[in-house]
Amino acid sequence: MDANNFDCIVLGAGIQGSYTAYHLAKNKKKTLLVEQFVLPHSRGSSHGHTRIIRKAYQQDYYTRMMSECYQLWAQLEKEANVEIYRNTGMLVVGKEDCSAFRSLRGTLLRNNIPMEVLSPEQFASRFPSVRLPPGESAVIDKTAGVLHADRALKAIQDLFRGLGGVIHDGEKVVDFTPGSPITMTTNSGMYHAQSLVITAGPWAKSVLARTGLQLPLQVLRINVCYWKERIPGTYGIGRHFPCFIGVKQHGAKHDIYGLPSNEYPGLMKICYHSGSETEPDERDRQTSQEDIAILSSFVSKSFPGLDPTPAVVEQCMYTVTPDSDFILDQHPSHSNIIIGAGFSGHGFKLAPVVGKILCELALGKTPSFDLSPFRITRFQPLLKSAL
Ligand SMILES: Cc1cc2nc3c(=O)[nH]c(=O)nc-3n(C[C@H](O)[C@H](O)[C@H](O)COP(=O)(O)OP(=O)(O)OC[C@H]3O[C@@H](n4cnc5c(N)ncnc54)[C@H](O)[C@@H]3O)c2cc1C
Ligand SMILES: O=C(O)[C@@H]1CCCC=N1
Repeated sequence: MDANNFDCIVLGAGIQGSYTAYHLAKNKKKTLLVEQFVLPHSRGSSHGHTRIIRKAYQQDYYTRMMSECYQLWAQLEKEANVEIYRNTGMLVVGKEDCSAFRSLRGTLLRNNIPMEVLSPEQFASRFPSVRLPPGESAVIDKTAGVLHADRALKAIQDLFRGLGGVIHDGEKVVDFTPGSPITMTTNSGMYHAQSLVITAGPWAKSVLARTGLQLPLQVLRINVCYWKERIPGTYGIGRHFPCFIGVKQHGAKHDIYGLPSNEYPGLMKICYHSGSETEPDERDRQTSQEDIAILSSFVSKSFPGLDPTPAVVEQCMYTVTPDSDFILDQHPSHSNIIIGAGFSGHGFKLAPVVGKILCELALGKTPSFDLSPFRITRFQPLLKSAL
């Protein structure tokens, strides 16, 4: 077999593409994973030390997918011999009359997820360093915690290589021709494969436009803010401080979420679940600070033990769909082109199952989960392309 012929090519080595490539290699498929930047890099959506993992979701289908994700993250820890998940629990805080808050709590209850409902008094005694606004309620998702993201990405790529997978980093895909096989051209080579999985993160929209498919994806630049503890360790992982999601608190349009201080000692990560629209290659030209102003006000009201000016601000990107659900589907006109896109700022924790589903689609197998929430046809009225 020619060195440039593969069973499958995966375009994009973020967490979704890397996990897909791993599953394909486990299925003994000759797989090429192509990445435009030299690895590791910080220009997409999968870099950084930490991500939240949780079962608390508004929709049962994500909560159900998470059960298998926890098993697959544990399998990765075992196969790679690295710690990736740390259980911290996660506070979910919101107003009783907020439907999103009630849905999160309802999903936990319905699915028998280990959880706790806290009265305002219990909240005040358990978390004296956090102010619960009047009229707000809190529950704890006890399964939640922190994923060591950079470590996870490296581990899955190393395992893929160990299974015989090939990674070409620093190599940008510039063109591909659908067919059987698919022909793919990069800035330094030409390859053929029976199937192609596109997991291009913020570049998905422009990559797919080459095939005539216009997906309603919006790229947002996210300011990843770290806030200094007035007394180091107050909100520390070592003191078992949990992750949290504040559901549209203090009138904010979007959720605010946080992780205990850990990766940068004395600094707690608190971010706004939205940002400013950007082109992926123009990320650093986007300098809007609107989200930071919202966060500063939130921090001063709810976290009195933090300095309300961020000490460190890093950047990352979300690729969002109109309904915040992922796109996991075959290309409407080319069944051997598989699309994983639009992870809408919550896809990391689900990557083990996303990778499994994309692998199943690439191999023509029946997917292990119901994909109706993730189908491209749900955007039919919005799609401009001639499908
Ligand atoms: C600030 C922030 C906080 C988040 N918090 C959480 C959280 O707490 N929990 C959670 O579950 N999720 C979270 N997420 C979401 C999660 O990180 C993303 O959903 C996930 O990383 C998306 O991965 P991806 O592989 O789709 O994209 P990416 O990581 O961007 O990977 C796509 C890759 O494709 C490559 N590529 C694109 N075009 C080409 C080309 N032409 N040729 C070759 N390569 C190409 C890119 O360079 C890139 O490496 C967060 C995201 C951000 C930004
Ligand atoms: O996915 C997650 O858990 C985080 C926190 C909530 C908002 C988005 N990302």
